[in-house]
Amino acid sequence: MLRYNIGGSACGSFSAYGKRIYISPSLSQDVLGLVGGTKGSGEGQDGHCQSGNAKAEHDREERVKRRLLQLERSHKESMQDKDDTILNLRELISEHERKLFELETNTDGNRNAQNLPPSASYRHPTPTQKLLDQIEKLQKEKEILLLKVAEYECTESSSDLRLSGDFDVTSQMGSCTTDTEKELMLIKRDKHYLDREITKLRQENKQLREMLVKCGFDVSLVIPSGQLGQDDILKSSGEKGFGISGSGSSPMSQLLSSQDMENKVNKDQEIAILRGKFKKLGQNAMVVDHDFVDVKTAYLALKAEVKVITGSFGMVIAEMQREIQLALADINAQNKDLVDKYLREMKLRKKYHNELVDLRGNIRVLCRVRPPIKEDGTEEDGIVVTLDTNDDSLVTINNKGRNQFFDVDKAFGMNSTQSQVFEEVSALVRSVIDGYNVCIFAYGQTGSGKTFTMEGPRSDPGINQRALQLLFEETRDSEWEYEISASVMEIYNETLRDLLNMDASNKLEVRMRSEGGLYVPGLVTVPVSKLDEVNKLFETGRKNRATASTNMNEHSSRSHCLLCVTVRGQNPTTGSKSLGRLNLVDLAGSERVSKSMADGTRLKEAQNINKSLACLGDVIHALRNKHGHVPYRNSKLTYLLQDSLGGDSKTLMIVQVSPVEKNINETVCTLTFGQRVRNVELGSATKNVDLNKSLQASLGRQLSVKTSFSTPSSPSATSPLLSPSASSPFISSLLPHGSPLTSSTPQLSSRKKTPSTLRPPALTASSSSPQLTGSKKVSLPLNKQTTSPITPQSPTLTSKRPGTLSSPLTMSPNKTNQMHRLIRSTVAPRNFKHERT
Ligand SMILES: Nc1ncnc2c1ncn2[C@@H]1O[C@H](COP(=O)(O)OP(=O)(O)OP(=O)(O)O)[C@@H](O)[C@H]1O
Repeated sequence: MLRYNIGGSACGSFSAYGKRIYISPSLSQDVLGLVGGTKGSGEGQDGHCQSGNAKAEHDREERVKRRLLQLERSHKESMQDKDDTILNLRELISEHERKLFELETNTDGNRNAQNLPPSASYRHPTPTQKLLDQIEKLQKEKEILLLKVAEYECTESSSDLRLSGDFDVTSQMGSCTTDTEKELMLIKRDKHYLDREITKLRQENKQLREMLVKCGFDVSLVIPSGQLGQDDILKSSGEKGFGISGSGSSPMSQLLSSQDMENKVNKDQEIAILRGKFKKLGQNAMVVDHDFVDVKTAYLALKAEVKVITGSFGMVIAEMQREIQLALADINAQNKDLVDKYLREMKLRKKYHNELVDLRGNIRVLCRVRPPIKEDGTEEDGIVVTLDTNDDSLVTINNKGRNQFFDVDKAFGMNSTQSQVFEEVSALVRSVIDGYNVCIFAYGQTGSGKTFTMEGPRSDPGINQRALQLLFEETRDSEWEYEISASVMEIYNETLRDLLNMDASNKLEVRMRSEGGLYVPGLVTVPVSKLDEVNKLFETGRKNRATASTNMNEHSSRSHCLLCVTVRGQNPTTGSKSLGRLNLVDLAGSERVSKSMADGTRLKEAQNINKSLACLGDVIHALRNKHGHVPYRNSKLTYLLQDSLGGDSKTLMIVQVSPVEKNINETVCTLTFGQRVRNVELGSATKNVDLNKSLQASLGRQLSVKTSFSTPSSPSATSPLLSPSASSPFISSLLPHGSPLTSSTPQLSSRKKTPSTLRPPALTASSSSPQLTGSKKVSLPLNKQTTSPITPQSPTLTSKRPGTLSSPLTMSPNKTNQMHRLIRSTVAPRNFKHERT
């Protein structure tokens, strides 16, 4: 049988001599196409070649198929013939036996006399019996052989099935080789099998001949002399001596000889067929061998091609990688450029924002995230507050998987140092020397690091000590003469206490002067000129401050602490004076009583702290929404901070937050409060500088020339601001006795609650002036007694604050410039800066 599907998907197969040989599709394609064609010689040509080869191959296979079918048929026939022959032989032999018996009976009369049954003679193994036994044995062997052939066919077909399948080019080639090798092996096995068959048949034949010889047949009659060996003839003539050899003239021998002849012819035919088969198989094996070599060559060529392609792919890939790297480098450079531009823009934006903050008088808000502490527990991955590395004004809180963003003016991370934080506020501190009022306060939940940032440990001091040190350094070598003094107080359970004088009888009260301004009678104010004195002062304050250990903080501040620093300057040459005040406030931390488990005294403290912080929130809310009434008086804290929160002050708040998840609610509240505070507009702060009279007169004269003034009304007229001017009894109480700036000194502008008509005329450079943008307004209060043409009735230059009554101030640019140059050269202290921080 031959089954071959050219170009089809089924695997080709042919069966030879009862065994099926499969050719895998890949092999069939390779044998019929690839081997015959030249790879890469073009589709059409290749296809044509392949189809030509396939046709030839097909024809050849068809021929093989036909021949094999013939072979198979003839084999079957020969087997059938063989069986028939054996049957005939048996019959012949039994006939012969019978005749032999009869002959024996005739010859031996005793046998009849003894009346022995003929079968008795069969009891003894006679040669005929042996012959029959052998024939039977051969028959059995043949059956076993046929069974084995059938088994073999089964194994063949299952292994063929395994061989079918699709592979890639390389594996196809590999499988082609394997298939071809397998086929070759099968063919060889077939050949071997056929060889054995032929040998067996020969043996059978020989045995049959021997049997015939033994039975007394003339072998030469049935076997051509050419095929009969000399031994056979000798044997046949020598054995038994039946004497039927020779001419075979007896009728039985004639009958046998015709049958034998027929058998012999059949056998010969069979052998010839088998020989033909064998030859054909040999030829097939050669063809397959040849094909195998071709396939192997093609396979090797393809392998080499694949290698070349892989190599060229490698080169292409390397080239592409290089190009990608170049593109990436290009993109990175562009990105860097963009990031640089972005950072530049951010800087610029910040600068403009700061200017806007100055113009609006917004409270600036910084944020500091403290590192985790032991009170936070051991939550390793509980850090929820992160900062943006590219934008230092963004705080992100991961609130249960959702990010919340908060804008601040600048954020400091967990690793920020005290000096980095101070660096950010140092410009503000410096402006105190220029006569500004500055308030820096730390806000946040208990244990969030307020005291650390404001006070700090002795080894790494915070803003308080660094601010005083900076003031000392900045004022030391100035042409101006400065006096710096400090007082420290706390608000504990809504009671104001002097931390430098803990005399129980010394009860402090905040008082309001009739003309406006707050003061604290009896508060100790200590002049300081060097760091040692400051440290002593802080030590006393620290010792006297109310602290206690709570669940949230081992050394929790139970009070709001205020360090008030006053800087008074005087220019000995011009007689000009300045007064700046720096309020450094370490607020007590808000706390959830449920968390801090406070009770008794601690509970009372917590309630008072929370109440005053709530009042602070109300004040911020009112200021932010520009309410007519701001509830400063609801707590001692807001009453004292009135000046800083709603007055003529540069105010900065540091919101302190804990980084860990367990404090997330407090952190969100703190940052939300910080955002609200950030939106409060206080208006531009003004300097408190007092020019001497002659200078005022000179300035007045210059300004009077062809100048018409507008009078910006001041919010101070309606706002109960606490001015740090010497006119404020509160401030005067901070000053050492006999200070040139006494409460009776009307030179420093007290713009609070003073009707504009009664207010001493103040000279204010408009912020619209090109030289003085942002907070470059200078308030120059003039003495009432001055002969300046700027009288109370005349238009007054004063701080331009939102909501003030104003009349347009017009001044020729030249005059304005002249005036500002004059102000800067004569009035401005050494550190006068046009930019705020
Ligand atoms: N930036 C920081 N670096 C190192 N440790 C810090 C930092 N900030 C705070 N801490 C530590 O955290 C703890 C709590 O800080 P601190 O006492 O300043 O908090 P607080 O906000 O003032 O608390 P309270 O309101 O209860 O007084 C202290 O042990 C302090 O040393």
